[in-house]
Order: sequence, then structure tokens, then C-alpha cells
Amino acid sequence: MALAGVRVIELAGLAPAPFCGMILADFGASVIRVDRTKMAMNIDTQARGKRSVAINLKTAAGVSLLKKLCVQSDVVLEPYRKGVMEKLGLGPQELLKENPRLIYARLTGYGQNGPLALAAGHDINYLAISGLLSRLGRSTEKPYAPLNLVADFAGGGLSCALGIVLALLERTKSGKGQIVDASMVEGAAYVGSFVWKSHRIGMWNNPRGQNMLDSGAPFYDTYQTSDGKYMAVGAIESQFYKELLKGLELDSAELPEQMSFNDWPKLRHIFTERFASKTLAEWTRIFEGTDACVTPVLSFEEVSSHPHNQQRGSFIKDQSGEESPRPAPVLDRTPAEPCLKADPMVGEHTVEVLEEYGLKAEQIEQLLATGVVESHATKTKL
Ligand SMILES: C[C@H](CCC[C@@H](C)[C@H]1CC[C@H]2[C@@H]3[C@H](O)C[C@@H]4C[C@H](O)CC[C@]4(C)[C@H]3C[C@H](O)[C@]12C)C(=O)SCCNC(=O)CCNC(=O)[C@H](O)C(C)(C)COP(=O)(O)OP(=O)(O)OC[C@H]1O[C@@H](n2cnc3c(N)ncnc32)[C@H](O)[C@@H]1OP(=O)(O)O
Repeated sequence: MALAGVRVIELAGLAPAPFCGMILADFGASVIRVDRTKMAMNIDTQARGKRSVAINLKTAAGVSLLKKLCVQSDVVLEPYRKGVMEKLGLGPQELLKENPRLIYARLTGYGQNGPLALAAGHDINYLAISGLLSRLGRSTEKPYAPLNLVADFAGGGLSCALGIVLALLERTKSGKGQIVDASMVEGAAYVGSFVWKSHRIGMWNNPRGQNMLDSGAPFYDTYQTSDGKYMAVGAIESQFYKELLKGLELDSAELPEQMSFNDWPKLRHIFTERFASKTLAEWTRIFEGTDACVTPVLSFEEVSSHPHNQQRGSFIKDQSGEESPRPAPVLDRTPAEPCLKADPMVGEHTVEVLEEYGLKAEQIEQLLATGVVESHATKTKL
């Protein structure tokens, strides 16, 4: 796998850093999640392929242990509020001094400086400060955050994984590590570059929800079918729009022009009525094999059995039967091989990992006995 041999220490976080760690693990890195001790349960739902050690960082021995793990690794990924790692004596200055090849990734909402750097926040706040939230939502409604996908995952976890991989690539030339300052505000804004940079061609001249791609255009929207399901329509280009009209059995001569903004409400009304006249299965059959850019809106339960997804194996099942998307993109020679085992319990690999990082049995026993680390492996052998 592409990242085989890369050792990552991920400090347990809420959602974006766990996703970043999972991407690295999917593509072959050895990812060790550092959990707190005395955790009732594991709240990391993005734990595929990781191992867990539980360390109490409120002890000097815990801090020095984590330092030992970090300086023997390639990447440390930390999801805390600015200053937390420094307070623990585990800031980049300290760790890079001991391991100059270390990639020190800091995944925060607001980045490492600026007036908001110390503020708590979540996806919706980062999206708001990026400017993107003001553009998301339907015309007569308030701004709407599309789950926590944009800042937490696209602008956060995924961007941070890119930063780490770029830093690893650069290290092959310079031999040096570096700090990756991944701010979810900036990551989300960067993901939104198209919106920024297509202003000049008039893509966003109208208020929110009244532009071509923000649910303003009738040919780029969803429509309810007679059985209460939905079809997605993305017939932008004129040749594809013609196919849409053909499938809907509408005559273009009797309709307003596709790009006549003032007529969009009228066109939407016609499309709405037409889609409401048949079931999802009927519309799917009508548009299948055409270039109309019309597809059924599938539920999570339906995606893996869709013939396209099925043929490509786009969804995988782990040993417990849980289904999830397979890692993307697909690399031809060195594809990801996602782990299908159950997610690690907190502290499941404490002993195994500490042995791997060179601690002796007596040292591990001492750490366990003093509660600096916890092990929840079913079969712990020292
Ligand atoms: C919208 C998303 C968030 C969605 C997440 C949800 C899925 C989950 C959120 C709440 C969860 C539920 C809840 O926990 C209650 C239940 C618990 C149960 O166990 C499970 C079920 C629950 C219902 C549970 C279910 C789900 O998991 C939830 C619903 C987001 O937007 S996520 C993005 C958030 N933002 C960031 O990540 C940006 C960077 N981080 C930050 O800004 C801050 O970390 C943050 C997120 C604001 C939190 O601030 P906080 O004050 O809590 O922490 P920090 O200032 O960062 O300091 C960390 C302190 O912890 C110490 N520490 C760290 N590791 C250890 C250790 N191993 N041992 C000891 N101590 C440790 C560290 O030293 C810091 O201590 P100090 O404060 O003393 O410096």
C-alpha cells in the first residue's frame, strides 16, 4: 500500500482528525490512536485499521511516554485547541528538536494564530467563517449546513491528510519534517475555490438559492416522484437538457428558454408536476442509458446493491457486517486495503504498541500498575 511503513500517532479527537487518521490507515500507514484512560466507551467511529493505546496525559510519565512514541514516528496528528500540546510540553519545538523528520499535523478549526485561534467551535462555525455557509441553502430559507461534511471532513480531515502526504513527499527530498497547520475554515474555503473564482463569470450574481448550482435552476435540482422518492437532475449543458425534456416528454417549443432566469419558477413547476406523475422505478428506467444526467436519489440501504456500485465494489462490509464506502481514489498498483476487523477498543493495543516502541516488560508493568496507561486487550501477555 502507498503509505506502508509510515508510523502515525493520532491523538483522539471528535470527527475530523479521526477521519484523517482513517484515510492514512486505509492507505497502509500504521496508525496508533492515543486515547484517554478511564474512557467508558470508544466514540471514534472512524477507527478502521487503527490500534489504540490509552495514556493518561495528565501525568508526567504519560507525557514522556507520548513523547517517546512521537519521536519514533513519522507523523503526529493532534486535534486539540491551540496551546494544549505546548502546555503538555509536547509542542512542535520540543518534538521536532528530538525528531527533525517528524511531520507535526495540527488540525483545528481556526488555525494556529488569529483572534479566533483559541475559540471552541464545530463544523457549522468554521463553515460560517469561511464564507461558504452564506451561500448554502434554498432561496427562501436560512443558511443550511450540509451535515458536517464540508468543514469537518472535506476542509478538515481530508485536507489535513493531503498536507501530511505532501509533507511526507517533500521529506524524501529535504530529509526534514515540518508543521502542518490545517485550519478547517481555510480548508473549507479552499474546497470552495470554485465558488470564489467563478464569481467573475456570473455564476453567483443572484441571492442564495437562486443560482444555477445552488438549487436555483430547475434543471439542477431534485424532484419528488409519485411514490414519494426523489430523482436528481443535473442537465446543465444544452445537449443534456434536450435529453431531459425528451425523457419528460416535454416539447421545447412550448417551454421557456432553459437559461431564462425569470422563467425558472415556471419551468420548475412544470418539471415538478411531470416527475410527480411516475414512480422512481419508472423514471429510472426512462432515463437509464441516456445522457439526460438524471439519476435516482438512493438511500444508504440501496447504494451497495445499485448495479454500478456493486460492479465496482464501491462499498465494503466489515466482519461485523457494517457497510461503509471503500477508500477512494483507487490506486492501480498499490490500492488501499481497508481493514475489515472490528474497530479497536480503547487501550486494546497498549501492551503490543509499547513493546513495538521498545519498552521493556517491567516498564510496561510499572505504567499499567500506576494507571499511566491502561490495557483492555482480552489476552494481555507480558
Ligand atoms: C460537529 C462535529 C462534532 C461531532 C462529534 C459528535 C459525533 C460527538 C460530540 C459529542 C459526542 C457525545 C458526547 O461526548 C456525550 C456521549 C459520550 C459517550 O461516551 C458516547 C456518546 C455521546 C452521546 C457522544 C456521541 C458523539 O461522539 C458526540 C455526539 C465537529 O465539528 S468536530 C470538530 C471540533 N473542532 C475541532 O476539532 C477543532 C480543534 N479542537 C478544538 O477546538 C477543541 O478540542 C474542541 C473540539 C473545541 C474541544 O475543546 P475542549 O475544551 O473539550 O478540549 P481542548 O481545549 O482541545 O483540550 C483537550 C484537553 O484534554 C486533555 N487531554 C487530551 N488527551 C488526553 C489524555 N489522553 N489524557 C488526559 N488528558 C487528555 C488535554 O490535555 C486538554 O486538557 P486541558 O484543557 O487541561 O489543557
